[in-house]
Amino acid sequence: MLENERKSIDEIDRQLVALFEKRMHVTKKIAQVKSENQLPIYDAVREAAVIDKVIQYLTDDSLSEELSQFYVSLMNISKNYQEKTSK
Ligand SMILES: C=C(O[C@@H]1C=C(C(=O)O)C=C[C@H]1O)C(=O)O
Repeated sequence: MLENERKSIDEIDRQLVALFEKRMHVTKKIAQVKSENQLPIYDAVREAAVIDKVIQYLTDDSLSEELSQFYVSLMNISKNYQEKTSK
């Protein structure tokens, strides 16, 4: 019944995981540069700019609230990972 949709989700998840890994690895590099330059991990201005930008990438504007929530969570995970990997 849901086989085709679940297959689509599985393939999308495979791509998301690859992109998540890539993004987190860049985050780790950024944490190293910040640590070397005594900069704080949290950058509120950058986070607001990221959300503004990704919302513009949407083709379905009805998803802007959900995308914004997704990015707030993603950037929280990213900051926690930066804290963890820059110790
Ligand atoms: C990755 C960074 O560090 C933090 C995490 C961000 C993110 O995950 O996009 C953005 C801003 C910072 O709060 C950065 O400064 O670019």
